[in-house]
Amino acid sequence: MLTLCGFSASNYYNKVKLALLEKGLPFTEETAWVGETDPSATPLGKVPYLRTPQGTLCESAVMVDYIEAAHPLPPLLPADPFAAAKVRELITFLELHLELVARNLYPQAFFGGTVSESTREKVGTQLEKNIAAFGQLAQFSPYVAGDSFTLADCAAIVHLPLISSATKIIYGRDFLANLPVREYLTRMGERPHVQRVNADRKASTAEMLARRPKR
Ligand SMILES: N[C@@H](CCC(=O)N[C@@H](CS)C(=O)NCC(=O)O)C(=O)O
Repeated sequence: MLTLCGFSASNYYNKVKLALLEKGLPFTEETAWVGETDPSATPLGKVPYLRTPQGTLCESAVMVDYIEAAHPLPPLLPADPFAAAKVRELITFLELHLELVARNLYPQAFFGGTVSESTREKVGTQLEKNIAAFGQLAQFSPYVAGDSFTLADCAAIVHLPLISSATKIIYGRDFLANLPVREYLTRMGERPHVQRVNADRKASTAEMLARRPKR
């Protein structure tokens, strides 16, 4: 049995959770808030991490690769090596060039902190450029990598809403507005497993905010 550790407010946790749900794999969830993680499983203290019968794994990209290799059906990666690489390209692009850059805005956008003017400017410039480039790779037809649901959707469904919200809050404008992201997310939101992940995310976010010390 697999155990997914972390919490359902985390986008990286939800990427792996959605992959497990879409695979139809049995798994349990173990709540581990930041600061309360198992250091032997996640040396940087990040979530998610995965307990498998053979040991633990950290890094969500590694986890979904392991899940795909250990449980190939139903596939969440194309069989063709090039098509599979294109799916991984989208995920890497989304995480390295969009989510990790937008993450610099989260302290102010979501957690009541502040972001310096120079960070605001630098991140805005980078996101403009990187989102335009992402638009050249993403298909949204109807799935982000083309005609089938893949691991790239597990990533896009959890990361894109955060990038939209953060840019709306910080710059007063959704930087993803020129891409068909809203329609895509509405379409994906019809999937029962996406609905489950979103419902769990809302409950976990409320719990996470309630746990924060009052400012
Ligand atoms: N590259 C990591 C990123 C995971 C990550 O950044 N998780 C956040 C929660 S969404 C976290 O644990 N943040 C706490 C920290 O970085 O100390 C992965 O793909 O698993």
